[in-house]
Amino acid sequence: MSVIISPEEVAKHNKKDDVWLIIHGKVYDLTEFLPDHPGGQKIIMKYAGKDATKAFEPIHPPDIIQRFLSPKVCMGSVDLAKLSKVVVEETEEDKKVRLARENMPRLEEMYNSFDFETVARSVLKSDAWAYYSSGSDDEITMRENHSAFHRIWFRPRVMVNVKDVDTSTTMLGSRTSLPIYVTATALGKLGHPEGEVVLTKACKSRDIIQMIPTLASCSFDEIVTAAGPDQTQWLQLYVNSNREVSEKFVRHAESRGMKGLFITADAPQLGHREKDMRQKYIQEEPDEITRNSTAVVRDQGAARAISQFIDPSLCWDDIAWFKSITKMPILIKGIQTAEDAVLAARHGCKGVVLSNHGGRQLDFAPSAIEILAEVMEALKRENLDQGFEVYIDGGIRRGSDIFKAIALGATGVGIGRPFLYAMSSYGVEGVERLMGLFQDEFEMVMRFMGVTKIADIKPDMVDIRNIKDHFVSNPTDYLSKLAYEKMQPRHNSKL
Ligand SMILES: Cc1cc2c(cc1C)[n+](S(=O)(=O)[O-])c1c(=O)[nH]c(=O)nc-1n2C[C@H](O)[C@H](O)[C@H](O)COP(=O)(O)O
Repeated sequence: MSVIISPEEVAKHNKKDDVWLIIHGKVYDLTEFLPDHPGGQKIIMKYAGKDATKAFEPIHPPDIIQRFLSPKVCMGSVDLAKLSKVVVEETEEDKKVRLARENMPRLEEMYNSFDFETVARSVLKSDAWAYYSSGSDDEITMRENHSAFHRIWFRPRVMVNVKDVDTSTTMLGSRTSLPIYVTATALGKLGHPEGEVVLTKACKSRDIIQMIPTLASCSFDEIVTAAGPDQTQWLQLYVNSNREVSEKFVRHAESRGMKGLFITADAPQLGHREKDMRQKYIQEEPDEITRNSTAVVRDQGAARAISQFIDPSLCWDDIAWFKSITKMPILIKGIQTAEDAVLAARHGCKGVVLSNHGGRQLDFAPSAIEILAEVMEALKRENLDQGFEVYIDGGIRRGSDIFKAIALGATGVGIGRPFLYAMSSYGVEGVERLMGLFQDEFEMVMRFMGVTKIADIKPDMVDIRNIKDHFVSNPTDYLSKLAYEKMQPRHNSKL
């Protein structure tokens, strides 16, 4: 029976040399851990002697304390009856977010993915918005991901009976209603208290495939358990430097019915996402940054803080080992050249995701849609295209974007931020509505293009002669400009 501790007793331990926190009803002595906390000391001291559950949940997988700290840090359980009476004052930001939520548009007024982005920007706390919306460095690739689609024009055919259009398809042998999937995006609870389970529920009702992220806020089992009996889910894997941890996770994922293993290859470390990093500095006192800068890398945002485990030594030789520990089809996520797509096929992978991680990794990496045609040509040249599935993600915001990708040879497309924004603003209903909008837009484009089923969508339906002309002036993308925002540093430094 664990010791019951009153909130008053916990409140006494609020010094740097004696710091206790309450998380999920448990009391933890984090005095020793304080200087090594990747997220810095200030955030822990902000909640010293108090209940830190609300701040802890979105950033940390639920079992992270048990996985990384000694059981000795747990002093017992807090007296919940007394805890509920502790009044937590509303901060300025809490008030701003609450008012934005109370005044946000009705769900029916959301007509496209950018509408959700605009609402999410107003209702998300600044650390969540920074984390979701940031790209790396100058965010050129992040913007290029969507604007590259503007350099592809349609060649519509008419006088075709398009009364009945079928948007369904098969991805890795699983039927699905639309050639899209919800791609892996970490830390779902930054945007919604239920986290990735919200996406699971919407995927279930709309018959869309979900890729479960390694860095989910919800536990893997929570997400899988929330799925329906025949709902298709895939696992996105960040390979752990401790390969036993990865092996255990992969075997468990297979036993829970995952239908695909997507190994992320474009993140040997997480990118330089300055909006996210600024959030970190805001929480740090300058002296702590200088004093401890050697102990823990300080210029990191949320994701970087919890992604130190990612193995930068991952290489093609590892594919044989992965094939020895699982029967799941293996795909490499984050392929950015035709040469690497050919290597993935040669190493026995089932497919690839052409992706630059939503522009969050290497700035000036090409957009996936731009390299798709050359990848398909290279695979065909080497006779490696049969039974090898190529997906793309990055900047897909319209049904027309989905059509262009399918026309150039993609089996399906991954969509990230739009579903995060829909989840953060309107929960399950929001994600379901956005899935419905993508379905309607895609179906409409099929009709206008004179095709009634996915198999009939061909490369000669698009004109990609300008695809490489990066500096051709794109039509101004007012919708995304409305949603896009350069994060203003909130502190008064001369940044
Ligand atoms: C927006 C976003 C993307 C992340 C993502 C988190 C966010 C908030 N995270 S990250 O923290 O490590 O960068 C992941 C991740 O866990 N694993 C991964 O493979 N890709 C991650 N991605 C990349 C994602 O899977 C897609 O490649 C990208 O989102 C597609 O671009 P759009 O957002 O424009 O659709």
